[in-house]
This record gives sequence, C-alpha cells and structure tokens, in this order.
Amino acid sequence: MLLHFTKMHGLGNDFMVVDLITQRARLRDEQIRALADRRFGIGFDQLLVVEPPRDPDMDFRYRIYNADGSEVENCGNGARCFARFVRDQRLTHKREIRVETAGGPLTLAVGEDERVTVDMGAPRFAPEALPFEADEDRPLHALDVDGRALEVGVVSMGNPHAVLRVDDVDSAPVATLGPAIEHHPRFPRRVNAGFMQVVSPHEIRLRVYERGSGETLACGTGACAAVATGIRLGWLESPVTVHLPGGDLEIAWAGGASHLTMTGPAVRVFEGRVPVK
Ligand SMILES: N[C@H](CCC[C@H](N)C(=O)O)C(=O)O
Repeated sequence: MLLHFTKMHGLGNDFMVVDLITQRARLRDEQIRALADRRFGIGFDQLLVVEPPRDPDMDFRYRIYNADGSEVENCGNGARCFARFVRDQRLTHKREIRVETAGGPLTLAVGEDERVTVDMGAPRFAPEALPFEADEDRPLHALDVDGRALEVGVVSMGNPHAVLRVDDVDSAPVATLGPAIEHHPRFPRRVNAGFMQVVSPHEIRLRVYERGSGETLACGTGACAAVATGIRLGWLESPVTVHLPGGDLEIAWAGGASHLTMTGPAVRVFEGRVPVK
C-alpha cells in the first residue's frame, strides 16, 4: 500500500507524521528504522502517529517512535506539530486538543499566530519516574560516566532526561558524553541527555543528545527538563527562553506540582506517499 504522510519540524527536530485514523497500516520496528534513514528512506528524528483515543475524554492518541524504532512516552516538539497536523488534515477544528500519550495526557493549544502552547504536565524528579537507579530523590545526582564524576539533574517529562550544566554548550563534549549518558546502566530504559548553559535566570542555551535518535536540532521535552532542573536548583526563574541550535522555545513553570508549559512553532514541510508492506 501507499502510506500518506506529512513531513514536519519543530525548530529543526523533524518528523514524519502519519494519520492512522483514515488509513490502516502497521509499521514494524525495522520499517520505522528504514523510513527514518536520511539516505535510503524519508529521514526523521521521530515518527508521530495519530490514532483514535482509547480514553473518551481525549481527542486523539499520540504515539511516538524514535529513529531506532523504539516507541517512547513523549515528544514536545512533536506535540506542537501533531496539533498543527490534525487541524490541517481536518481531523478536528478545535484549537484546544487533548491527547493521550504513553507518558500521560497533554493539552495542545493552537494560537491565532499558529504557535502552539503545550501543557506538558508536572515534571517528576523521583528517580523511579524515569526510571533511574538511586537511593533517593535529590536535585543533583553524582554519576560516574567513563571515569568522569558528573552531577546531573534527573527528571521525567513522561520520557526520561538527565541534565548536565556546562559552561559553554558549543564546546560541550555532546558527541562522546551524550551516548555515554544515554546508555549509562543506571538508566534501565536509557535516557535523553541535556547539556545546559545558564545565560541568565530567564535564559539558557541547550543541546540535547536524544535517546534513540542522537543529537537533534531541538528537543521540546529536553527544554522542559532543563528548565525544571534549573528552577529547582535556583539557577533559573520562570519564564525561561531556551536557545536550541534550531531556535527558541518559551518554557514556564511555577514549581512544585504545577504544570509546565512550552510554546513554540510547528512547520509543515511537504506531503508524500511511501510504499509500505
Ligand atoms: N524530540 C522530542 C524528544 C523525543 C524523546 C525521545 N528521544 C525519547 O527517547 O524520549 C521532543 O521534542 O521532546
């Protein structure tokens, strides 16, 4: 069959978006990996799938697959593109869209300017929420990575994040330390690794080495995780502008159990059809 898809991005974090409400297809891990290939396939950081909700209070089910084929709990940049996609495809006319994900419910609000604000829920710092092997919750955890004694914040935004503060993101060893953190044995389901440079209490620079996809130009949940960690540690104050290689996100969080919000763009690049068996 020919599967219709839309190629989209959020600040250069790019996605293949597929509607499995009006189409029927089952994509196996190896097919997702092949479609993610930037030479032999379509090329993307994540595949985003639109399905009918299982919970009647939700508008859609939002499923996310990394380039390596692994299904994951959340994708923030993808959530903004998901909202734009379901409206462009006339699957809804709502401007406030409730979606269920493996990491919990999200509310997507499409502004008049087509920027999207996502209610990302409350950050969860408890190690078991990631999961991360530690004897207790603390703002910073000592982590030995290839003989280097690091201190990382750990936080779940539905998906797991480790956040490392650095003096300069440009010179941070993302290509080597990123995979070493991603595969660290204390993260049984691996982890996304964020490298955060604090510019001011309301501004950071951030690079993210993503679980299952490598370094991306932007990571929405990574931006949320970095800001939550910085606010918890008193380095940052809400709202925070996050400068990622692909552009800027606005994150707001009042602390505690309050919900964190993320605002940014969602761009449609092209539509296509791809043969799948
Ligand atoms: N790019 C996504 C994060 C994908 C997370 C995925 N790499 C994982 O394994 O959790 C974002 O904008 O939040």
